[in-house]
Parts: sequence; structure tokens; C-alpha cells
Amino acid sequence: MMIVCDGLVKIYKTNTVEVMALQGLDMNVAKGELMAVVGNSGSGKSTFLNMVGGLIKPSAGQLLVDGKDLFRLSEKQLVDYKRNTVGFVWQKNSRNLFPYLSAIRNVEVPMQFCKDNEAMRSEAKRRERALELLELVGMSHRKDSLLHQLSGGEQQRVAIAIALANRPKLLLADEPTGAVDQKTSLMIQDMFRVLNRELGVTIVIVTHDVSLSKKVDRVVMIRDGKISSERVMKQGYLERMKHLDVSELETENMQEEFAVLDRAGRVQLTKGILEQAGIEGNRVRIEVQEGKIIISA
Ligand SMILES: Nc1ncnc2c1ncn2[C@@H]1O[C@H](COP(=O)(O)OP(=O)(O)OP(=O)(O)O)[C@@H](O)[C@H]1O
Repeated sequence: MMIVCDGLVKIYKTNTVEVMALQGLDMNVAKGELMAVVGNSGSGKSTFLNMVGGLIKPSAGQLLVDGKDLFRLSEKQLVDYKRNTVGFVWQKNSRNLFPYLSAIRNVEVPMQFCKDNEAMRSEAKRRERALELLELVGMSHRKDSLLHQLSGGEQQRVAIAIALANRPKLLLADEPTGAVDQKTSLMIQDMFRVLNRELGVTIVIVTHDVSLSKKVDRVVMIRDGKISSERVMKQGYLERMKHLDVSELETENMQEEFAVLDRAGRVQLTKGILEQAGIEGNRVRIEVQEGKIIISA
């Protein structure tokens, strides 16, 4: 497993209020997975992503990333983790970009901090790798443009190359298509799939973009700081997507929806499902019949 979350709780305290952003989140992400996390505003998605990125600490629970217990690392190990194990892409990428350096220089800069990577000590090697990455995100033709001369969508593609500079095992993206137009969004969506396939990097994307969430292997829905349901790409499509461009596929009905059973045996029944079943009030009858659990009013 790349990520194992066990009962993650996050409470933010301010002078006046306490907010419980994560309420015992359990979640696993397999190595090499391409997945998305969706949910209403305020459901805890960014909190989860920032925690996996080592940027904030949980109030309780355990988080293993690539076998490391993240919050038992020393400060030095944590800095090392942030530099070498994870790459981050934000909606507004000004956090990782230098506006007055060229695109290629922007990609080379983080490589200078890459741990024990002999190859990256040489300037020529760094340049070669930076160019490869810019090619991968379709930006090599603008390698010498200063960052501030590029459009928002182009900057976002360079930001993805930067996030990959240190060959992270895990790429985290928070609303990567939130600030770009639809055409660029589609391009970025396909790019994630290519990066996942070609580099084998595990990718976790927090998004509101419905079209993006349809193109990943699995979508996890967070509600009130916990996972409520998941949609998983149907096996047949997974196979086909290995060989085809996603844009050639009909994206409706590619995924199946599942409710998620937590460790205590709880599932969440959404309002819509309860209404469809004509269930009102808070008492339901539960029976097991021929291997099925039947919940009725
Ligand atoms: N630094 C903070 N201090 C206090 N409360 C916070 C802080 N960061 C987040 N919160 C609260 O925690 C809850 C979860 O926030 P979070 O940003 O994780 O949600 P989100 O699902 O990413 O939302 P959005 O989709 O709007 O970005 C919200 O109620 C938010 O107000």
C-alpha cells in the first residue's frame, strides 16, 4: 500500500470554535493507483491531502505513507519526505513557481535538493531530465519562456513537471483543474493518466471537477470527515484505457458505485437512497436473505 490511514482525526481550534475536519478517516491507496477524492466544500478533503503531504499533523490516528509512519519521523526525516517522496500540485500554483525564471529552470531548481541522487549532481543531467519532464507535460516548446509569460493552463502543466522533478512515488494534486478552462482541464486529466502509466507514480487528486473524477480508477467520496462511498472503474474499462486515449471512450457508466463499510460495520445511507426506499424516521428493519442484507422501513 502507498497510503494507509487509520482513524485519522483532525480538530482545528481557534479562539472561538473547534472544527472537526476529519472524524476517524480510514482509507487505503494502493501503489500505482490513480484516484480522486471528492466531497462538498468543507468535508475535509484538503485537510486529508495536506496531512498526507506532511504539512499538517493529525489530532489522532495513524498515517503510513510508503511504509513510513509519517508523524513519528524526525523533523529532518519529514523535510526529506516532503522533498523526495511526495510531489504537490495546487490549484493556484504560485506556491511552487518562480515567475521570473524560465520554465526549464523552474523544473531544475527542486532537483538541486534531491537526496543522494548522484545523477542529479550534474547540471547536464538535470537539464536532460527537466526537458524530459517538460516533454511529458507537452511544454518543451516553451522551455525558455519565463513563467509569467505563460498562460494559467501552461503554468499548471509546468507545475506538474516541477512536482515530478524529484521522482516522487506519490503525486498529490489539490483542485489541479480548478483554475483552468475546460480544454486545458481535459488535457491535464489525460496527462495524469499518462504520468500514472508511464512513470508508475501513485496519484491522489482532490477535485470538484466531475469530468476529472470520471477518468480515474477510483473515486472516494468524503462526507463529514469520513468516507461514505466509492466509485470504482469497471474492470473492462481499465483494460481498455491502458490501450486507448481516454477521450476516445464514452465516460458515462465507466464506474460502479459502492457504499463503504467502516471498521465498526457502519455504512452511510444517503438521503436519496432512503427516499427511494420510502424510509422515514430513524428506525429500520434489517434482515439477511440469501446472502443479501435487506434494510426496510
Ligand atoms: N486552519 C484551519 N483553522 C480552522 N479551521 C479550518 C482550518 N482549515 C480548515 N478548517 C475547517 O475544516 C473543515 C474542513 O476543511 P477542508 O479545507 O479540509 O475542506 P475541503 O473539503 O477541502 O473544502 P473545499 O472543497 O471548500 O476546499 C472546514 O470546516 C474548514 O472550515
